[in-house]
Amino acid sequence: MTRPLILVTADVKQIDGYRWHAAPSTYLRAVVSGSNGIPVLLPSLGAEIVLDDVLNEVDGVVATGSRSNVNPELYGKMPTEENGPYDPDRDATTLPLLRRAVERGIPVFAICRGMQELNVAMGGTLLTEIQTLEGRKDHRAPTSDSQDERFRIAHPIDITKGSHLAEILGETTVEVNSLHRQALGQLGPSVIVEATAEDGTIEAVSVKDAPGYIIATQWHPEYWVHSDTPSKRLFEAFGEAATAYKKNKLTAKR
Ligand SMILES: N[C@@H](CCC(=O)NCCCC(=O)O)C(=O)O
Repeated sequence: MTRPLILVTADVKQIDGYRWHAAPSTYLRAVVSGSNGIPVLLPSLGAEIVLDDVLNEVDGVVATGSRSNVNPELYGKMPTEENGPYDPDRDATTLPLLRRAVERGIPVFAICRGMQELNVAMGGTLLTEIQTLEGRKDHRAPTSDSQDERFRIAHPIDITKGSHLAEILGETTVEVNSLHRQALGQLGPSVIVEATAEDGTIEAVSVKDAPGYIIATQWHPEYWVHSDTPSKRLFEAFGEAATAYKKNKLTAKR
């Protein structure tokens, strides 16, 4: 059996006078070496893409992080200049994608903005500029030109007892990096908490009674996949789920 095909979501960026659909290499390489998968980028072309046609061909979805924020109109709030930048083409692609992947039982690994998209796709809301909220810590990246410094391990998280994450990592607490100014607010009706930070910020979620593997993290395991055991284990577990999904699909076709 060939390796599982993993759909990776893309930002839309203006570079050199062109509109690019792009994802950081760290996610693509983590899929290859951490999940033993073949990454394929999904351009953020919204309704121009027939999602089911694409999802028929893949065995997993990675929803990447991004500095842009999900447009608040998508969860009943007003967009503002300060809340941006937004990426409307990405929103128009990833929210329906995640909803449909969850429904179809396709394994999903959603990271940072990806986790925020998952919650909004499932009917939840987001909090913004959480460092200004009473009792919350600053979860933003340190200001630095060094990516290693920006992605440095920043704080511990508590993993919910009996959760999928507890089963995957075999730990009750791990240390994670932190590069976000938004966080999950009200959870979508089927979204459940898998881990929290000391200040109550939701750090990982899954979807209750989902037919497939779903893990979403507010932190970035892709960055330290080669050197940090929990990061490595998360990509391995996702790869195992995608491989099992592919195997079942092939068996059902026979
Ligand atoms: N914009 C959201 C999403 C956070 C996220 O995905 N961060 C990745 C940023 C990577 C970088 O800064 O290089 C938020 O801020 O909460």
